[in-house]
Amino acid sequence: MNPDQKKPIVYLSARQVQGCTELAKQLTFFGFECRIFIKQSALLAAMYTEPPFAVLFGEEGLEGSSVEETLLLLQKLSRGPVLYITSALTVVEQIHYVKLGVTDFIYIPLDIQKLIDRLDVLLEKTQNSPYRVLIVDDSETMGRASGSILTQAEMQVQLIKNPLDVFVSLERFVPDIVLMDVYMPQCSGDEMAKVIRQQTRFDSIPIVFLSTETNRNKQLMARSMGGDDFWVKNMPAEELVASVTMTCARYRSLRRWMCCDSLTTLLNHTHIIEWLEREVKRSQKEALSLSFAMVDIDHFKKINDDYGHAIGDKVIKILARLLRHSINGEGAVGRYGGEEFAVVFSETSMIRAAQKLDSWRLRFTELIQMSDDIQFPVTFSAGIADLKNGMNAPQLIDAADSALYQAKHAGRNQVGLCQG
Ligand SMILES: Nc1nc2c(ncn2[C@@H]2O[C@H](COP(=O)(O)OP(=O)(O)OP(=O)(O)O)[C@@H](O)[C@H]2O)c(=O)[nH]1
Repeated sequence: MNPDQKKPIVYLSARQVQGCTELAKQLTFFGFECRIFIKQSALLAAMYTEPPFAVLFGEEGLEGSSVEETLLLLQKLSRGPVLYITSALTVVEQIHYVKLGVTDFIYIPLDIQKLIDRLDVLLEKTQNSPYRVLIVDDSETMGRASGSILTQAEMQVQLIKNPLDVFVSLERFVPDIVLMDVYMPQCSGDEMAKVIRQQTRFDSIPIVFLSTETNRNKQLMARSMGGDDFWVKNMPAEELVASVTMTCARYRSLRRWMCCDSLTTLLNHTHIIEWLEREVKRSQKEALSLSFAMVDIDHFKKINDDYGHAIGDKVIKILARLLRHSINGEGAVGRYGGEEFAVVFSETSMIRAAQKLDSWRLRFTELIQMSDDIQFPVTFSAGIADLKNGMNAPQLIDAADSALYQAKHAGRNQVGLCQG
């Protein structure tokens, strides 16, 4: 999440504040902003002035109105999902509520993690950033023609005329797709594709040739050099938009699988280390502070032993989500392995990083962890180190790991700072 990005607002509507406040507190911990409504009039007025991302609606309805009446009004006013918190319902009852505009059913007893997961899925659908298209074409007219079609389809487009500038754009613009002309004076598109494909970090960016070339053999030759497809230039606008959209969506989804851990959707071990290595280089070049933390759930083996592996997984997911939302775009979080996480604090001193991490630690202790109806506490320990002159990424990881070891040794549920 970008630091300027506003927190998604969730409205909680119920007949009584009790019960809502704890749910609101839990949702707040997970990065949502909550407003509680008891009266229908207040809820409906707020829908006009500050439309929420989602509405959570309790089965007992609101003061001064029936459930059906409020749902019908919400259906007219709400642009986002309406989640109905309810006891078990028959299929006929579910259809009744779906007709009234309910988009999701959340069953009592409330499983907060399931609710958060559901909200995350719904949120992701609304937050997909526009596709980024890099067009490489020596003809400004041709490049602009494709660019304007894609811009009108709300994509972000960068046009470069000289293929030799492509690496700067790959680094800075970070495109979802490269549309490459074939015949250019500086080098051909297929030659450039071959050079790009030498660098594995750009492997997941599709390169598509846009050309008037119709000779199948020449097309195949170009693709064998590292291009992913060959599209004809001047194809109808709607076909270009559809082709780019489908290709970008597919590669985004593949990239997620390649870079992210499947349980937590955080960066996986390889990619968080790659991120750290990039940040170490940048911080040294630009003389910036950089801190790195290792975070490890305390006595996790006992959680697995007492409540089962599935509950252990759930605790890992809860901490993952808390870390992801807390870093708030000011660094990166990855799953280092098992119940261990790595946090990169960009442009942050060790003291500032430790303050942040300690506040996350306190928040984590307040989250309700549940197995069936049993609530149990979970804590984590962390170790932080900062980048010193001449240090490399493995040395920074070792320093944070030693600080984590100290924190565990000193009694756990604390943040240890690297000494020296
Ligand atoms: N549920 C679940 N358990 C995992 C996963 N990965 C690793 N574990 C378990 O995590 C436990 C880690 O235990 P230990 O390394 O002994 O540490 P601990 O019990 O957390 O104790 P301290 O770190 O010393 O506080 C092991 O029992 C692993 O089997 C996972 O993805 N899911």
